[in-house]
Amino acid sequence: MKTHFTKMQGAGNDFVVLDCTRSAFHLNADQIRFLGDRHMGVGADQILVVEKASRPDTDFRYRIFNQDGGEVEQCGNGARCFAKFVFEKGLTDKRSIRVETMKGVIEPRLCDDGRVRVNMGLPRFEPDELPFLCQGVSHLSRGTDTLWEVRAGGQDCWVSLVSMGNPHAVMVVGDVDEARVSEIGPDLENSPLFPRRVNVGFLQPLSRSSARLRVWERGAGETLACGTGACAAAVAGMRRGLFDSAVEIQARGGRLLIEWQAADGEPRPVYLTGPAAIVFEGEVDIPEAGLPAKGANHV
Ligand SMILES: N[C@H](CCC[C@H](N)C(=O)O)C(=O)O
Repeated sequence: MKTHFTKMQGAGNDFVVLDCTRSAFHLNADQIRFLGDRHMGVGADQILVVEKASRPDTDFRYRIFNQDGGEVEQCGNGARCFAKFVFEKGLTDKRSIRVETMKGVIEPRLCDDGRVRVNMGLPRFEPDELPFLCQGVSHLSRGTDTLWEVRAGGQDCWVSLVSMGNPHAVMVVGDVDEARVSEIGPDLENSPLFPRRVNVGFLQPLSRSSARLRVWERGAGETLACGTGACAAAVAGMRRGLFDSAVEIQARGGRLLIEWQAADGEPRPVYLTGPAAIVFEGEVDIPEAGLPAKGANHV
């Protein structure tokens, strides 16, 4: 079935965007995997679906699917691309919108410098918010943060847990270029301690206002940037006393600014600012059967 799509990227995290404001979204997981596949389909880390609002206090609804076909709660780089898409396509004339996601409402705003600033909502830290099965797991306090000892990639890792609606485990490393992302990442992503799996961040603080970050994303593998991962890593670092209230996160695909004022202990939303760009438009013929199961292509 022929489907129009828009290819976008935010700091190198790339998306296929589908405008479903005038026609119902009806793709199954195998068809989503086809769209995300970089050889058989279009290729993207996630598929973003733009829908009309289903609540009177919002402007749009936003659904997010990982490259593996699974629907997820939140996507920070995607939120910026969403806001740029609906404005550039004339679906709204508002530069600041309210968008319903699976887990709450986010508020992206188009900045005069072309970047997008998103109120990503409140971070949450309780293990059951991820969820994380913490029974019997060694842990210690570091500042206002709690570090949990988990085994992954054949080594003990001390991770901070942050939910941005989607689950993140963040570890501090000495040099992100030396981090064993492709060993530790999938091990932790698929650990039985995380029943809904988890995104894994590798954070290298550079100063009290800057850091490098690599993220192994649940359902997509390592991406060039992860918006919610940058929020989670910056907030974890602030709780550990490593950062002030604004941090520039240097991802491999670009730079993201994270702001969070939590000094007085009051719950505060996290703000994510960064780029968003339309790369090209296209039309793709999506097979009814979608992408064959892995390994099914061998002749
Ligand atoms: N892989 C994430 C979803 C996309 C998040 C990321 N692309 C972002 O910009 O926040 C998850 O499974 O929770």
